[in-house]
Amino acid sequence: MSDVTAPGGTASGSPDSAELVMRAEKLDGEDELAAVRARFALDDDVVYLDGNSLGALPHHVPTRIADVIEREWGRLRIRSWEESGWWSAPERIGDRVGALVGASPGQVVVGDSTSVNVFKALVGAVRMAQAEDPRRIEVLVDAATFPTDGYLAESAARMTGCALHPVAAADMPAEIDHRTAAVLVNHVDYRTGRLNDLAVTTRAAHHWGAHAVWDLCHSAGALPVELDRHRVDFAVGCTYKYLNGGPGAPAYLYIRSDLQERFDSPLPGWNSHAEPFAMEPAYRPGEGITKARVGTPEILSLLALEAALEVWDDPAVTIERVRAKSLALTDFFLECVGALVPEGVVESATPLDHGRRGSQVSLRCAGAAGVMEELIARGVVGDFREPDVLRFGFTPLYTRFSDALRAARVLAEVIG
Ligand SMILES: Cc1ncc(COP(=O)(O)O)c(C=O)c1O
Ligand SMILES: Nc1ccccc1C(=O)C[C@H](N)C(=O)O
Repeated sequence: MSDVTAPGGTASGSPDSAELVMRAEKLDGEDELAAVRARFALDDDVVYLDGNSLGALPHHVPTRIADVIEREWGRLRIRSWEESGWWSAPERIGDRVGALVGASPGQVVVGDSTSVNVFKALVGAVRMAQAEDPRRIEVLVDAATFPTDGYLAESAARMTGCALHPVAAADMPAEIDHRTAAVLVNHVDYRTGRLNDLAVTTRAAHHWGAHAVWDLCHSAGALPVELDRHRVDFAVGCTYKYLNGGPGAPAYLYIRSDLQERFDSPLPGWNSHAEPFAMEPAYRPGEGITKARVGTPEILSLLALEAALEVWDDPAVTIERVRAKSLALTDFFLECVGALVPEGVVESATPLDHGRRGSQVSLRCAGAAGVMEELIARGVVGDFREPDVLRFGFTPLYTRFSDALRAARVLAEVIG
């Protein structure tokens, strides 16, 4: 049976619009995260459902960045590498991100793009698997992957003498065998919003001595990830979506602590050297997760991210609450679409099953690109993804149930 649904149609018994308004008000009234929205720069007349592409700006970030620029850079200049904690920012902020993805300290480093970290992780994973058994000559990649991961997997496989096999994420556990060196899977599919089974796939990889590399771009900050609990080998992700780090915010790389000793970085830049300032001609890797650094960290965007993460310091903001609200929001949006949009016009590509759903709803429809243009013109900002997908991202920190209802209503106006 399919785990996706085809919303649409005012079937008898479905709630009318007035009832949906009351429900939205009630849900917003009971929302334990409602107050967090005020911390973000948002417009009241726009429904922003694109936080799964670029998260909103927390109000306090510009003040912090002004201080970094004017005082730390402008007045302290070179001293800031030590005195302002610039040099150690990748590991310090890595621990902060790690706490949000279930990683205990010392396993996450922030820096570079997700793409670069996919490369480091995948080549590192294959090298490690082949050092144990050179017959491991295959890399499996999520067949529906975000393209950058696929491109990099092809290059990483070629560089390590592996064959690359695209496999549907759901079939991955059954496809891994003794020839598999590494698997690269998206935790949440960027196009459909499907949540892939991290525990089962990772366990299957380990059964065969392969390493699992997870791309957390669409799950970090949206749902509990539990990297340590599931003994994930490597994980990467960006910080500009649900972590609200800003455009081009640096990405991160997780390497499980007991693998770090054996990690042989394909990009051993001077920042990962045991003694960077010894300026030695020969490379000697640094200790622990520092080995995963490459070159000079992106200090301005790193520190913008660090400031943005303060939103999570509020004891009311827990990943469990975020997840509960995310599911409630996407459930409510699907219900509103079902009640307001005529039957058969849109079809949900997002699983109904909570266990398989990320924090977005993807609706397929004819002429989706034009529909999204019209939605944006009417103040409902989602995005379009090829070939026919309307994506609506629900960031629980700042999205209201009334936003979900308004988005469905405007969709019905545009498409109905
Ligand atoms: C799953 C996934 N991986 C990777 C990326 C992008 O990586 P990068 O940070 O290198 O642009 C995105 C979105 O841009 C994504 O959705
Ligand atoms: N980094 C970007 C820069 C510009 C425009 C979009 C992005 C995205 O992040 C796209 C996103 N990864 C997606 O899931 O489609």
